[in-house]
Amino acid sequence: MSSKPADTVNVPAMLVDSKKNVLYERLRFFGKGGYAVCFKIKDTKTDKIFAGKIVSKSLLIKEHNQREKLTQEMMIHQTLDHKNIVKFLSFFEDAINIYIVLELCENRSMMELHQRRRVITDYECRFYMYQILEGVKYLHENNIIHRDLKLGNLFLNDQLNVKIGDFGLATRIEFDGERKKTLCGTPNYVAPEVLTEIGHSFEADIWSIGCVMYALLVGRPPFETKTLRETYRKIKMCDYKMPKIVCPSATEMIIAMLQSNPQKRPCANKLLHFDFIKGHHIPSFLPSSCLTMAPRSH
Ligand SMILES: COc1cc(C(=O)NC2CCN(C)CC2)ccc1Nc1cc2c(cn1)c(C)nn2-c1cc(Cl)cc(CCC(N)=O)c1
Repeated sequence: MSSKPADTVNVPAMLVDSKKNVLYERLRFFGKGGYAVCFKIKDTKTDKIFAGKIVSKSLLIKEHNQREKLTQEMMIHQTLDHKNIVKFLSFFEDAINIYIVLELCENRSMMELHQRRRVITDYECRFYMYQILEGVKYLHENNIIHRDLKLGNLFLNDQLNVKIGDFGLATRIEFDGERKKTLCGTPNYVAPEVLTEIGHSFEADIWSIGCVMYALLVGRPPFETKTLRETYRKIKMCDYKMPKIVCPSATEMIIAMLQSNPQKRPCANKLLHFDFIKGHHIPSFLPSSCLTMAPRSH
């Protein structure tokens, strides 16, 4: 068990939002992410269930810009309202922690789906990619770059609908053409222009979605190697292989997203009109058996 900061968070059995006069019961532990831990929490008046993300204040004091980063994450997330974005319900604090009340996603994230299934069918990939692109289209229309789109941040609710979460590395583009120069954090599917710090914008998210789609159809990420250094070298060289098992329309879409030159990558809206999405029926529903086995062929 890594002695990550999150291990030192202690969470009371009852959480009091004194401003809104809401009392939550802390239920089972869901997991941890960076400086936060996550528990199932229940509003004791309505019996509604949420995901409670909790950060210890003592950590925020010690780590220099952690408090600013958490504030930025909450300021960005609470303004968002879309069916493919995790709902930010509220936040409150007590003497020891900051509590964020988030939409519960019963089927965890696409990382767990990926670990269970390895490779999914084109039919399922269409269902997920459509929702991811709708969510990213909404973020970009609202001048938000997520900057850490990866399987673990794509949460799945009970209907297997995708909910983009974890805005810990997100940022707002303040003016047309603004290029962000720095990113403090280590995104998983990081774009070449972020690594070389020449300036990045919405196109960095498109690169990440290309890595997500590749991982879902190939069974592993495009630039995965044994060391981070080697992975970063392959990203900068755009050095990846497209296996033949991937169908032509999916290959076309992945190659378009994994363009080294950010200007050459299509925007989310254009990707929604690619043949892989537009040229076929997009399922409106997937049975939860898809978490463990492929649906019968369509
Ligand atoms: C029923 O809903 C969930 C269940 C579980 C779960 O069963 N985790 C098990 C707990 C037992 N251990 C042994 C294995 C993992 C995990 C997550 C659930 N839902 C769930 C978790 C959620 C969210 C929505 N919904 C959101 C939003 N943020 N987070 C969030 C936040 C953090 Cl800081 C860490 C994690 C854990 C990493 C992960 N991807 O699961 C998640």
